[in-house]
Amino acid sequence: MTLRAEDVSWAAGGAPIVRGVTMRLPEQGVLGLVGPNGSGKSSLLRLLAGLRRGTGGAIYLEDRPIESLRRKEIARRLAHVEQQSDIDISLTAREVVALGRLPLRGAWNGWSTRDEDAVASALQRTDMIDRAAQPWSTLSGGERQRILIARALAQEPQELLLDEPTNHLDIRHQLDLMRLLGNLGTRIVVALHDLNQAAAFCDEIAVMHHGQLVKQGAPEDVLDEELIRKVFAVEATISHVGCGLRVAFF
Ligand SMILES: Nc1ncnc2c1ncn2[C@@H]1O[C@H](COP(=O)(O)OP(=O)(O)OP(=O)(O)O)[C@@H](O)[C@H]1O
Repeated sequence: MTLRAEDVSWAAGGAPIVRGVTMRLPEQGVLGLVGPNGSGKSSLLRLLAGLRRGTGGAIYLEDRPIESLRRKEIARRLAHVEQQSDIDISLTAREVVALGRLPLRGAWNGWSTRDEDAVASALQRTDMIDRAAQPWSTLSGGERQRILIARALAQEPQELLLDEPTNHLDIRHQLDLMRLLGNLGTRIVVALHDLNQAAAFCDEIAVMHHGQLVKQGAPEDVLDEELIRKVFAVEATISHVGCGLRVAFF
């Protein structure tokens, strides 16, 4: 078992935000975290990334409580791409991606061919190689998003946590990204709003509602009309298309 949440809770200003979540990541593949606005997806991702200390329960990375690990130890294993980034520096796109290599380098090690290759590959896979020399501050919202994903890929993590990574992306780059995630061979947790994308690209789906994890499993076992009505307060019909699911809302 690698990264897992055991009965983890987190409260802010006396209000419970994440409530008793026990979650395991699939051994390999993509776990889609879905739920309405404010259901606790980002908060849970921050807990899983060790950025927040829970008010109850624990997060374990390789059976060690994440709070007992140093930041660099966590970063050697796990990358986290948040919804917003406050990078406000005069770096190029490529230099931002290269920051992903920092946790992997010893104090006395210089920049290596391996670092160079990892950065180039990350830029390639996010379709950002042509923008590598452009200043970060001049990139569009979608390009910045892809650079942050590239920085996480350059980190070569075993666990990758992504908070609504498709947010600013056009449809082609959304689909490219979801396919890329499926092919990485890394354990991934990705918060998504699009239930059809979650059903099409995720090996498992976990549904958050009012801070609780209400269901986790294969998309066809999790998504049904009753759950969608209860959690998202909308009417939907589910049809089976080929070997996948399609959710239509009305
Ligand atoms: N530091 C904080 N202090 C007070 N309330 C907070 C704090 N962080 C989050 N919350 C509240 O906790 C709830 C869950 O927030 P969170 O960002 O985890 O939800 P989410 O499921 O990711 O939502 P969205 O889909 O809108 O991104 C929200 O109601 C939010 O306002």
